[in-house]
Amino acid sequence: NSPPTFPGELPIIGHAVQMIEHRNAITDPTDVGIVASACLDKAFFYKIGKDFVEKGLLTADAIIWKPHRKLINPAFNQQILNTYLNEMNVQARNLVSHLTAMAENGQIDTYQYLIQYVLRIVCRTSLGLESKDQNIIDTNYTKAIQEIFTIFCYRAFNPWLYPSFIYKRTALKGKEDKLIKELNNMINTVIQKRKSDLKSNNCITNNGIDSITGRFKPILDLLLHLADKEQVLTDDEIREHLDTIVIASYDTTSTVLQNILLVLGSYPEVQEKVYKEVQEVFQNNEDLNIHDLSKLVYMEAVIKEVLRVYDVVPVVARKLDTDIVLPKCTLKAGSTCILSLYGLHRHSSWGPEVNKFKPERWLNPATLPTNPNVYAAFSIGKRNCIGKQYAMMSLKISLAHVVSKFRISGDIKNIKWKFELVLKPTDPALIGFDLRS
Ligand code: HEM
Repeated sequence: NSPPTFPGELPIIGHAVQMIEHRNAITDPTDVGIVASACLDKAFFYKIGKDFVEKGLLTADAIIWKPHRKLINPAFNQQILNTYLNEMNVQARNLVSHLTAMAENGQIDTYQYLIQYVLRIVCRTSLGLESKDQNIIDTNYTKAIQEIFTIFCYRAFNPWLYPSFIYKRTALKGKEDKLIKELNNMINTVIQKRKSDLKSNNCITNNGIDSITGRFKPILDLLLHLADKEQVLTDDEIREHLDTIVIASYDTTSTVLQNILLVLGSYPEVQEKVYKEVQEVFQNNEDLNIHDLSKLVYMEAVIKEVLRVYDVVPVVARKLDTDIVLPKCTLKAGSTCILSLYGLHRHSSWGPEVNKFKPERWLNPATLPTNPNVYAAFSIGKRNCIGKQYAMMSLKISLAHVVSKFRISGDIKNIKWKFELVLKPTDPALIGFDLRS
């Protein structure tokens, strides 16, 4: 009746970690469903980023997370997301222009550029940054956020750095502190400026649109409104939520976008189907409107299948406060449980072609597994991804613009993967963009 333990511990270090906390790994959809809904606290290693974002949704303890998730949910409702459509179209057109210039000399490594592209969208829609702030996003902010994320990854995979009394004596902690100060200064300046703009302009929100500028209201405005009218969020909490949204979105979305481009390059027949659908939806328009998004049925199937086969978040982990009784074993209170999303995506209920990239499976619900928990690209249960619809919308708009302009080439089949909290290619993944006539 013992639960399966997480494989791959290193000699000595692995046992040292086991002495701190016992870890289990589950891949069965029923088990994962039970743990995801019964245990809302995250595992100890999520605390690695606590000096930066302790109370952000991704890492907060359940007691803080519950009321905050309820407060922030409305910022991600469809009506608000619809107001971002124009900005996403504008940025996607910019992406096409940049790719046109960059791709003249053959296949390119798009990764860094896609990160910058995704950060621009998320900085505009969540922080309200505008084109005059472009330089700050493209240089200082992108650099600092990537550096701090690299430090968190390094610490996550080097357990001897977990104890704070050791970590705070390292040069790495010194670097982390410096970056946190830099990032906090940038975001605090944005928050204070927006606060005073809102006060002096006395802006009124109408369906998420700013009454003065006619532009969408960024997530920051909703958080400031909650702080002002309902007195529920401090400036520090607002900053931590904004930082979390940026951290949770940029590496995931840019890696997924890169994976989809590589898949389209590897399966020309899939690319042609996406292209045909996009042509029908665009007609002669320059941009997509909100109704167009729901017409991109085949593209949505491709995105979902890429997220299934090429998992970007292969595992999530929870802390167990009480014993959890599963059908075949009991997980002990105090242990850590790894929920393998990668394992779910390879569960036998996907059928004999589970390992095959097959977007068509999403077009006929009868061919999909009956247990909805086997698809968990955005995790499952109450602590799932708050930005799921945002991500789907931004991916669809980006792809529609890119696919309609270019014939894409690439090869995902020979990519080797590394796990840096997000699963991504080990070496630069080259992608070609040939302008369609
Ligand atoms: C395709 C892109 C994305 C994927 C695959 C993805 C996946 C996930 C997963 C698996 C989790 C659960 C993490 C865990 O429990 O450890 C999560 C949480 C989260 N994601 Fe995403 N995400 C994506 C894009 C985004 C975007 C665009 C945003 C915001 C604009 C976002 C914001 C968040 C936040 C705030 C959480 C924490 C939610 C909570 O605990 O309440 N994500 N995401």
